Amino acid sequence: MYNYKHQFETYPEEEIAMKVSVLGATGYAGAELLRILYNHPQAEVVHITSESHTGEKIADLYPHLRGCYDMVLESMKDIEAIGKDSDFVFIGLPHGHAMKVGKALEDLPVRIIDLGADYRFHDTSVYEAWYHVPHTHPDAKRVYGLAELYREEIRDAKIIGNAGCFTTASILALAPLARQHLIDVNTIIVDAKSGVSGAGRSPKQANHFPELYDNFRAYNVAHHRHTPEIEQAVTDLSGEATVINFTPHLVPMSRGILSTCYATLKEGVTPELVDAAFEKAYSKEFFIRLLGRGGYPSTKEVRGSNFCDIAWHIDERTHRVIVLSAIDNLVKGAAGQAVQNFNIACGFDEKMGLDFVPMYP
Ligand SMILES: NC(=O)C1=CN([C@@H]2O[C@H](COP(=O)(O)OP(=O)(O)OC[C@H]3O[C@@H](n4cnc5c(N)ncnc54)[C@H](OP(=O)(O)O)[C@@H]3O)[C@@H](O)[C@H]2O)C=CC1
Ligand SMILES: CC(=O)N[C@@H](CCC(=O)OP(=O)(O)O)C(=O)O
Repeated sequence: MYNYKHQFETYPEEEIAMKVSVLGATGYAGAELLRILYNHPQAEVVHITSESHTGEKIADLYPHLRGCYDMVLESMKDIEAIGKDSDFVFIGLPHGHAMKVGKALEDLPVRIIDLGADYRFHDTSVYEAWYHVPHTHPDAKRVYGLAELYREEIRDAKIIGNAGCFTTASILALAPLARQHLIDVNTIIVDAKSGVSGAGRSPKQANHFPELYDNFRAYNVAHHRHTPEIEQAVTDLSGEATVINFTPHLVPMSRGILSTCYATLKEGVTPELVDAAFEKAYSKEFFIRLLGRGGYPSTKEVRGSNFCDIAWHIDERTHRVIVLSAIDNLVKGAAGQAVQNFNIACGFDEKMGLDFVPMYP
């Protein structure tokens, strides 16, 4: 297994601290992890897996990785061997698979960062109700992997359930208001739009170019699986049981999420109190860029980066706050956040391997 990274003097092998493996490296999230990990000075990718493309080179499936990775995809059938060989295993598999991996690796010192939903819920009965599969590892020691809000818990976690893409954008938008009790949490409406890479690499009719391009539609209204994830975080932050409306939309672009979140302000809450809540929550957060009251974040301004851009507006007629947040679904919404969590869990600088400027235009 030869990782091209080691041919460069700046990354001598003996200085690389953590051996990492990527399960589901042929997915969009897995491939994005490889892109980011390539520039991470303390991570060496030792195993990459695929069941459909075992034995093939990752760069043949993702030519943008040519010259960066010469690695061959392995099966994850011998997951224990992969676990023994790794300090961290990143999982980019469809939901339902990570819990089997987590169980199999339970007694090994390896730590797990799952990009899917299996380890995101405090209460696995919520997972079972929304994902319609039994949870086979309900007693796992796990934490919710939204770095800015659960940093302390992430530091020592064995299993990190990386936050979802719509949820990252939406929870970061709502968190300062929920934590400071400035909004009635049961009036929250989240209206979010995603680029199509959020649906993964497998072709589907709705994502076929003639049906997607020049089109714009909502889906899974009132029953999208990210609804309980947002509710869980808002409940954690506000201390109040929360039920929300969440409506996702598919937009004909490859990457990016824009989440528009509405909530009624509590009586007496002024625009200045809202401004202060965002400043207090995020002024020291490198990956959160506050555009301030009246700002307009856009997906292109965060594309390819781990930034979450946030702005808010107050409608004085309705006494509602409208928060806008933009992320790249594959970076802050998946692989970038996973590496941010990895950095926290390793005690590295949180920006390590992630300190890059968005691609523009
Ligand atoms: N795309 C996104 O924006 C985001 C994705 N995620 C999460 O990341 C995970 C991966 O998503 P994404 O990369 O988009 O999905 P893709 O559909 O692009 O990739 C899925 C990956 O899972 C593997 N896989 C599929 N079915 C099986 C199976 N039965 N057994 C073993 N491996 C399987 C595929 O490998 P192969 O077919 O080669 O064997 C492939 O590597 C999901 O849990 C998703 O929810 C999270 C946040 C954002
Ligand atoms: C555009 C699109 O289809 N998006 C996916 C969400 C992205 C994803 O993979 O889900 P997680 O973030 O929970 O892992 C969906 O709506 O199901």
